[in-house]
Amino acid sequence: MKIGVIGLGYIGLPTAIMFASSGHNVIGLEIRRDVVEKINSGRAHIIEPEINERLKKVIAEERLKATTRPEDLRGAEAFIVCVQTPLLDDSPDLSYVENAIRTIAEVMDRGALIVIESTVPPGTTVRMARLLEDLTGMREGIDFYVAHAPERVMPGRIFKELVYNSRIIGGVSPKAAVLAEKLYRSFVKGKIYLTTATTAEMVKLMENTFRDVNIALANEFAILAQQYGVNVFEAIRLANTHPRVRIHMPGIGVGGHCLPKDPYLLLSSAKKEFGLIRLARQVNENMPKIAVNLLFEAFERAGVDPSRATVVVLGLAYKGGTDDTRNSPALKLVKLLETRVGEVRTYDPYVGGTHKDIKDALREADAAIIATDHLEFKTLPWEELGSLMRTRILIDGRGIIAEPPADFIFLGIGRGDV
Ligand SMILES: NC(=O)C1=CN([C@@H]2O[C@H](COP(=O)(O)OP(=O)(O)OC[C@H]3O[C@@H](n4cnc5c(N)ncnc54)[C@H](O)[C@@H]3O)[C@@H](O)[C@H]2O)C=CC1
Ligand SMILES: CC(=O)N[C@@H]1[C@@H](OP(=O)(O)OP(=O)(O)OC[C@H]2O[C@@H](n3ccc(=O)[nH]c3=O)[C@H](O)[C@@H]2O)O[C@H](C(=O)O)[C@@H](O)[C@@H]1O
Repeated sequence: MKIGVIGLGYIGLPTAIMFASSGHNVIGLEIRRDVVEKINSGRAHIIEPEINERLKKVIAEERLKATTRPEDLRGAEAFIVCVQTPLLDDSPDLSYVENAIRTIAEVMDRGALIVIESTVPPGTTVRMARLLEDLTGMREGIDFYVAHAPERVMPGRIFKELVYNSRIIGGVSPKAAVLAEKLYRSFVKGKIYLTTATTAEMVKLMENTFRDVNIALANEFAILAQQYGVNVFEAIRLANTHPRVRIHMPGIGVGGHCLPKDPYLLLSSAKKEFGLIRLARQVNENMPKIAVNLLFEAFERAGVDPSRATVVVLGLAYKGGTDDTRNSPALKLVKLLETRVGEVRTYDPYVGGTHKDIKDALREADAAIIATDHLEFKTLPWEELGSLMRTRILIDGRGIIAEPPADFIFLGIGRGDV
């Protein structure tokens, strides 16, 4: 089949690669020219295990071609929409999805299947089908087919999860779901469950909201553990030995493109709600402040004047192993610190624009705060690094330091035991 993938970001590029490597001819439409050029030269613009080898192969075999020209999509039998769905002033910004749909309306033929993979508020896929009907004069379920196939992959494991995760596929018409199932069977080995488009939208948003609310609960436990003199990580490990308890991990906050906005997408058109989901968001959004409070407690203990202090934030990415800084709590932390301490430095081995060498970053510094759980941060030689620092303060915002390093003032989110 000729397949058009619209939006070649963290989701669209791996998806385009998977369709291409399972034998389809894929045209990837992307508005960013720099991204298109990089992809066509066989290099990915994002960090993800296996992506460069896989991309090189499908580009060399001429199975995938990126383009900025919508007309290159003509003749496609299926279109997969993978554009971003951010918040704008706390409301879902669906303009990217709508623009993609308008582009498809200009180039699609009768019989085409349009799949929205982007995470969208309930009702959006049906609305987009109606928009396509208005723009083309054709009818969904008769002349073309629209489905929602929400993406569930976890960055860092995308190529495995694309194949082995189960998928929910919701059709605007029942036939749309069946056609989309057949298409995804090109590479999906997990189960595929068919439902309506609006149910599929709600399922996706419920999954991420479940995670966000559970992380908020863990964060609240962390704050309580600090007051009770308990190590929350040990307490969680023990509580999770119960057969029906699965507490999440507390930390400096919840970032990424999805978890911080998907609960709001779920609530965006709701007439009634209980407020639990919003409260969980507030708890998670407040976590960088909790880390700053710990830092100031350490300053007081060490007799350091905050206005003269140099603080190093270790990690800018929203979680370990990625270069993605969207909605990262580390960025929020940096912003908070910039107004309250003398100098803020950053070090992240995955993110450009930060210090290249951790030793340079820590030289003459008064404190380090771990904001991202990069693997590299779990085994840092603190004895050696401490000797470069002016004051040895270490704040663990990610619960990755089990044993506080010697001669440091060590505090951590949820570490009431230190
Ligand atoms: N990043 C993730 O881990 C996951 C994301 N999702 C959902 O998938 C969707 C995409 O997310 P990401 O891939 O992270 O976003 P992204 O921002 O990395 O990628 C979107 C791409 O679409 C391009 N684009 C926007 N409008 C376009 C248009 N009209 N024509 C052509 N290209 C266009 C953008 O330039 C960008 O490169 C979102 O709805 C997100 O919620 C779902 C599961 C996981
Ligand atoms: C329900 C679920 O597990 N959703 C996944 C999630 O992926 P995402 O990369 O956002 O991963 P995440 O591990 O939940 O991390 C989000 C944020 O939450 C933080 N985090 C995560 C788990 C935890 O116990 N504690 C915690 O503080 C992370 O540090 C990070 O800042 O959201 C993805 C998405 O929709 O974009 C989705 O495809 C993934 O399957």
